[in-house]
Amino acid sequence: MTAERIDGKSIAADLRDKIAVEAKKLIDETKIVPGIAVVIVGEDPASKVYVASKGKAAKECNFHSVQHTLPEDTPEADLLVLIEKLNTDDAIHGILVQLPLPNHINESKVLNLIRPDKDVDGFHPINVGLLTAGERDKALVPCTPAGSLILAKRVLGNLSGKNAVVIGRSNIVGKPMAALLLAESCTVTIAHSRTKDLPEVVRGADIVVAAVGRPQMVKGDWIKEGACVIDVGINRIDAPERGEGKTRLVGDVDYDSAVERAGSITPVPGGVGPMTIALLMANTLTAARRAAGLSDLDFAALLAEVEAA
Ligand SMILES: Nc1nc(=O)c2c([nH]1)NC[C@@H]1CN(c3ccc(C(=O)N[C@@H](CCC(=O)O)C(=O)O)cc3)C=[N+]21
Repeated sequence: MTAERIDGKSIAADLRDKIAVEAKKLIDETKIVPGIAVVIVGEDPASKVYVASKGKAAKECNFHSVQHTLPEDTPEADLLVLIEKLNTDDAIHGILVQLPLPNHINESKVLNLIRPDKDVDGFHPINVGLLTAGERDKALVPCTPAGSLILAKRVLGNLSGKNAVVIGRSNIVGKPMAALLLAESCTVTIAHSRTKDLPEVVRGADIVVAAVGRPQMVKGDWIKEGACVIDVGINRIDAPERGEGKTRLVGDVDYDSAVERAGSITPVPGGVGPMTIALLMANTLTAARRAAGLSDLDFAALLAEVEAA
């Protein structure tokens, strides 16, 4: 079997279009402009690329967007002061602090200070608690898992009763992904570095979500025939075949072997990554609408409209 390639890049573009239309309506009807603040500490070149694409997406979506770039040696206290300022800034509905932070800054101290209703990353304990307690409708849900779920549901429809294996137990992807799949009534396994016989565990999965951060670790012969494979990994590896000093992006899945077995698979780049950014815009619009006392939009349903058109 050769897998269907799930085109996250184009689905994310459709979603951004829908968000732009909805943001325009919100602005016309309430004068509220969805606003997002992205905070980056230090000069990590890879981080800069993500931050730039977030800014571009915000502009496309008709949002107000500000970026705070602080030097690597910024004292923790200064960062906390900035967050408190953004917390009370009425023009800002979403706050994203780019991770990882430099070592001298306590990450959870920073994330826990972000007002939960502005926490568009969904990392605050209140949002984590709402999601795991089955109240995802009241939460802001982490962008990468939320985007990954939209992709899986697009291909498979109802996920109820499916065996899902999430590889990786991070707070950012693995754990919230498992919570979302459980809420969809999947039978969920969270695998990690201590899991015994990972290939055999993965062979039982109708849905595989790979989020370990190890380039091309998941091999084709681990994949059950026809499974849906969601590759969250974004790893830059050397690509001498492209010339001296060149690199390329690969996922946590060995795409070339997995594509021969899977029913559907996300590529890297062009899969989950662009969805992460689109869902960040979706969360920001949600936060702005809630601030205005409006109900949440169903982004999956908005996307289905694109398909029907
Ligand atoms: N608080 C916080 N929230 C984040 O969401 C967050 C973060 N910190 N720290 C860094 C990671 C990384 N991340 C990416 C998002 C999109 C792409 C993306 O769109 N990638 C393109 C390729 C981009 C390229 O070509 O370099 C793709 O996969 O097609 C990549 C990486 C969000 N992160």
